Amino acid sequence: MELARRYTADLARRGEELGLIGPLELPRLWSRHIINSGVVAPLLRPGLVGDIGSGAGLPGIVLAIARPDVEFVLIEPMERRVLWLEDQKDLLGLTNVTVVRARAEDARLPQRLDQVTARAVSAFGKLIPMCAPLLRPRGEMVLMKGAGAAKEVAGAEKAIRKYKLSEVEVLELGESIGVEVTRVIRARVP
Ligand SMILES: C[S@@+](CC[C@H](N)C(=O)[O-])C[C@H]1O[C@@H](n2cnc3c(N)ncnc32)[C@H](O)[C@@H]1O
Repeated sequence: MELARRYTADLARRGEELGLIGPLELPRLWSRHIINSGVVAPLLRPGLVGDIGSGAGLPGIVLAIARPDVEFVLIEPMERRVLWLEDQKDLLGLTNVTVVRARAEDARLPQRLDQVTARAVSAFGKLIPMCAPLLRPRGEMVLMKGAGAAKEVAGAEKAIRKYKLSEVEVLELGESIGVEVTRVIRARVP
């Protein structure tokens, strides 16, 4: 909690100036962005998780704080955001984080990922070809989505078939602890 508070305070202090977060988001950083990312933590398993398009560090930094037993690779193409992520890694002393500057499609990772997360990066149909090649056999996508998650699944039918995804489901998280619902599309590669 202490690390999450420090990260949130720094994001509130410098996030707008660095173009990481819009001014309207500042009052609801904790309730909308940090909690929204944190509720995904129980879906992760010990192993290597890649967060595509980490941006300000959502959900990557929050998950790395919540799950010190999991290794994270934060994949982000924009230099300014990469510098911010490196800075947060050092300031928070996160030894389970590596930052890679790349687009997901071009990322050359030394190891295949067990799971991949992404938030506000692209529609499910477009995320599938970005995520699938980075995953190990039977690896899993855990993609944070808005209210249109089920529609995105329906719209991604062709890519789901092409990449032979299984166990595709929409999960609603957070209700049991009384916070705003976070939707996740979960899917497994062959
Ligand atoms: C709208 S921001 C969301 C950032 C963060 N995930 C969040 O929820 O606040 C989208 C991020 O995805 C990154 N991005 C866009 N295309 C990408 C790609 N092909 N591979 C990896 N990251 C990408 C952008 O640079 C940007 O930081």
